[in-house]
Amino acid sequence: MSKNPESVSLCPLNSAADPEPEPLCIFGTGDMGRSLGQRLLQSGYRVVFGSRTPHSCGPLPPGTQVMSHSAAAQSATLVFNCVHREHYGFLETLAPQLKGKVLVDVSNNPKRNLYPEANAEHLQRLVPGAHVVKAFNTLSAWTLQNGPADANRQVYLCGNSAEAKQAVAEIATKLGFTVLDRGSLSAAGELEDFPLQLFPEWRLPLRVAVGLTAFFYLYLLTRIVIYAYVQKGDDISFRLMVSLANKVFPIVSLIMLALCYLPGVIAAFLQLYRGTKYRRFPDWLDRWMLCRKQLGLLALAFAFLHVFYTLIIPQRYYVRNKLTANAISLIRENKTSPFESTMAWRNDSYLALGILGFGLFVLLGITSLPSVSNALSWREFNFVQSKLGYLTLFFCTFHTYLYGWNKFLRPSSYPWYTLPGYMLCLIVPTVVLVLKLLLLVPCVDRSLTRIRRGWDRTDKAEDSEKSLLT
Ligand SMILES: NC(=O)C1=CN([C@@H]2O[C@H](COP(=O)(O)OP(=O)(O)OC[C@H]3O[C@@H](n4cnc5c(N)ncnc54)[C@H](OP(=O)(O)O)[C@@H]3O)[C@@H](O)[C@H]2O)C=CC1
Ligand SMILES: [Fe+3]
Repeated sequence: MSKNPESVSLCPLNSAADPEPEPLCIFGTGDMGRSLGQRLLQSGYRVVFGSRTPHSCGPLPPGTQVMSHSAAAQSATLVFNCVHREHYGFLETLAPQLKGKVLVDVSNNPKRNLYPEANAEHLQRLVPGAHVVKAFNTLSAWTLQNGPADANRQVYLCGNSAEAKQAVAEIATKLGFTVLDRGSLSAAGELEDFPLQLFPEWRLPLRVAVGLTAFFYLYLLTRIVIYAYVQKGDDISFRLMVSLANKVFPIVSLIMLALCYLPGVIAAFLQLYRGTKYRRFPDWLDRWMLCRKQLGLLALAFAFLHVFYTLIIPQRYYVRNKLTANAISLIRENKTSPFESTMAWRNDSYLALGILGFGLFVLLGITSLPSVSNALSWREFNFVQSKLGYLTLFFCTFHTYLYGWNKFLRPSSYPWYTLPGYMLCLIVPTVVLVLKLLLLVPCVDRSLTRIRRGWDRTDKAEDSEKSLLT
C-alpha cells in the first residue's frame, strides 16, 4: 500500500472502482472526532479512530473501528487530528508512522494570541515529515452532525502541499461543503481566529445604532419629560415606554438608512474631485462602505419597531382617554370639530409615504439575503439596492417632513435651541438626497460615467495607479 498522498485512495465505499478503500483515520474520540467520523461514515468512507484508550473510549458511530494511535496511523494515509493543541506532544513519537501522510489539523484556541505560532504550524514543526493541512476548524461538531446548512457551508483550508490540500478538498466536497483555499500554512493563524470573531462586520453599525439611540433617547427625555416637569410640574413620565421609544426608532432608522447611502455619494464626489477611479479611497471610507449592508439591516430593524409601536397607538390608554375627553368637551361646549381638508391631505400623504417607504425598505432587506441576491444579476441587484434604495430614502425622508410640516416654522413652546427630534434626524438624509440630485445633473453624471468606465486614464490617473502598487 502506497503511503504517498498523491496516490491516496480516498474514495467512498460506494465507489465501484475499489470495493475496500483505505480508511480515513481520526485521532481523538471526543465531540469533534465522533461528529466528523459519523459524517464521513454517512458519506461512504471507512473510518478508523486512534485513541489513548481504544478499549474504553465509549460508544462510537457504528461501523467504525478503534485502535491505538500508532496502529490507526499505519492503516491510513490521511489523518484528522481532533485533539486539543495542549496534547499534541504524543504526535512527535508518531512521526515515523505519519511520514509522507496528510495530517489535518482541525483545532481552535479559546483566545487569540495564546501561542506565538498557529496550531497547524506548531503541528508541522512536531511532525515535519507529514503534510499538514488546516481545515474544518470553522465548523462546529454540531454542524458536522447535522450536515451543511446555508451559512455554514464553507470549509476553509490552507497548507503547503497542493496534493494534500486537494485530498482534503475532495473529502470536504463529498461531505457537501464548499472549499475555500486560503493558501499556504502561514494562513493557519488567520483561519484559527475565524471562530473567535463575534460579528466583526456588525461591530461599527451596532455602535452607531446604540450611540444614536442613547443620544436621541436622552435628548428627547430631557426635552419632553424633564422639561415638562421643570417648567410646568407635569408628570408625563409614562411617555418613556411608548411615545419616546416611537420617536427614537424612526429617527435612528432614518439616520442609519441615510448613513448607508452617504459613503456612496462621498465616494462619487471624491472620484469627481480626483478625476479618476484609480486611486484608493481613504481607509475610513473603505470601512464605512464595507458595513453598508449591516447599517441598512439595522435601519430596517428600527423601522419595524416604529411600525409595531405605531400600530398599537389606538390601544393606548393615554390616547383613548384623550380622544374621549376631547369628544366630551366638544359636546359640553356644543361645538363641532371642523373638517380640515389640508390636515386630511397631510395625514393621508405622510401615512402613504410611510407605507411605501417601509414596503420598499423590506424589499431592500429581502434582496440583501445571500440566497436572493445570488439569484439576481449584478444589474438587477444594483437597480434594487441603488435606485430603489434612494427612492426608499426619499419616501422615508418626506414621510418625516410631512409629519412635522406645520411645525417647522411655527414658534415652538420650547426654547429655540431645543429642536424637535424629527428636525435633527432630517439633516443627514436631506444632505444625502441633495448630493445625489447633484450627481444626477447631466454634465456631472457624464463626467462620473467617464471616470467610472476608465475613459479618463490621463497621466495623473496612471501616476496614482503606480502609487497604489507601491
Ligand atoms: N467541538 C467542536 O465543535 C469543535 C472542535 N474543534 C477542535 O477539535 C479538537 C477536539 O475538540 P473536541 O472533540 O471538542 O474535544 P474533546 O475534549 O471532546 O475531545 C478531545 C479528544 O482528544 C483526546 N485527548 C485528550 N487528551 C489527550 C492527550 N493528552 N493525548 C492525546 N489525546 C488526548 C481524547 O480522545 P481519546 O480519549 O480517544 O484519546 C479526547 O476525546 C480541538 O482541537 C478543537 O479545537 C474544532 C471545531 C469545532
Ligand atoms: Fe413614521
